[in-house]
Amino acid sequence: MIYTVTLNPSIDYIVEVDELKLGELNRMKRDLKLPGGKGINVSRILNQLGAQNTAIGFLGGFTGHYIDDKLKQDQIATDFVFISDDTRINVKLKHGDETEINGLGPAISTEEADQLVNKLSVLKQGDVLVLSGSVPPSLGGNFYERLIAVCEEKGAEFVIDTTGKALLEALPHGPLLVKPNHHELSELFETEINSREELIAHGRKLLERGAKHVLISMAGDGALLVTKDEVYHANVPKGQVKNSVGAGDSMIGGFVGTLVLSNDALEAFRTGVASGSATAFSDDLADRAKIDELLPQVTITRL
Ligand SMILES: Nc1ncnc2c1ncn2[C@@H]1O[C@H](COP(=O)(O)OP(=O)(O)OP(=O)(O)O)[C@@H](O)[C@H]1O
Ligand SMILES: O=P(O)(O)OC[C@@]1(O)O[C@H](CO)[C@@H](O)[C@@H]1O
Repeated sequence: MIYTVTLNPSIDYIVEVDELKLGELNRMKRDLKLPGGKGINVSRILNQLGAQNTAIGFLGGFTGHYIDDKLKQDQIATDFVFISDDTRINVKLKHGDETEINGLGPAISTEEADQLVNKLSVLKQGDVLVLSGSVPPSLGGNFYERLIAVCEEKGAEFVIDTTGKALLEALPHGPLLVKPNHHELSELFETEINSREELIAHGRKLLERGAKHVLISMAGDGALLVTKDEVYHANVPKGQVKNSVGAGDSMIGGFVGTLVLSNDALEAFRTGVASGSATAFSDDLADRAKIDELLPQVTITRL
């Protein structure tokens, strides 16, 4: 079973204007509300791929109920801790470019935090826990470490999609997958990365520190999969980009879901890329039909 953890879910409020005039009244051309947060996005893609999963994390208030209802409508299994503060609303402003304004996240009490940790007591060998996205400040900086400790105790695998110190600290615990984009990789090692060779060298460093698979995404410029034996490159399909929000989460969902279903890392890589691009070419996250349409356009090359 796959569990996704979203400590800081959001309603993604997508607002489109023709032109953004700061300091003036702008009228929306279109708007859309989506259940969001990185782990929830991973669950939505897993669901499209038929990979059984449960979305867990914290939800609260009217915004939290909205998300829970939407996920249930899509037959996604959920087991959230309901908190007394409201889940955040993140604004995604499309004005030719994409500008995002993400909320900090709700207040979460010690009791509420403990309830989430207790939910992980169901984990067992063979399960995969996907830890994705920001940690609400009220939870403190090392909350992911607590969840990783439960995974280790139960013999479950974990995937972590975060940045900076939290990612570096997770590596010695052997994540099944990490997926920095090329900018995040430079920031992580506080260095400029200017070539594919340098990307691979830094990807290898993540492996040396403990990661089992390293995916390096480069938006429209392809992706790399670095494993202990080999390095692979994937092209990305061509298409009209409508939305990049959730492309990275879709890639993780495609990879993890396929790896769990088939145990084939290359097929997982191919599906991850197709899922990321299918989201980039959709208004909402990708659906199965779009992923299937793009799969034949992804070619994997061993480097
Ligand atoms: N312009 C694009 N054209 C085709 N595919 C894309 C494009 N942008 C993103 N993708 C797809 O989505 C995957 C992840 O994209 P990206 O490298 O932007 O990840 P990210 O930075 O984690 O994404 P996010 O915007 O969700 O934070 C890519 O590997 C690719 O498959
Ligand atoms: O604030 P975080 O947790 O870092 O990111 C949250 C978020 O931007 O990530 C998803 C896209 O990846 C969106 O659904 C959501 O709004």
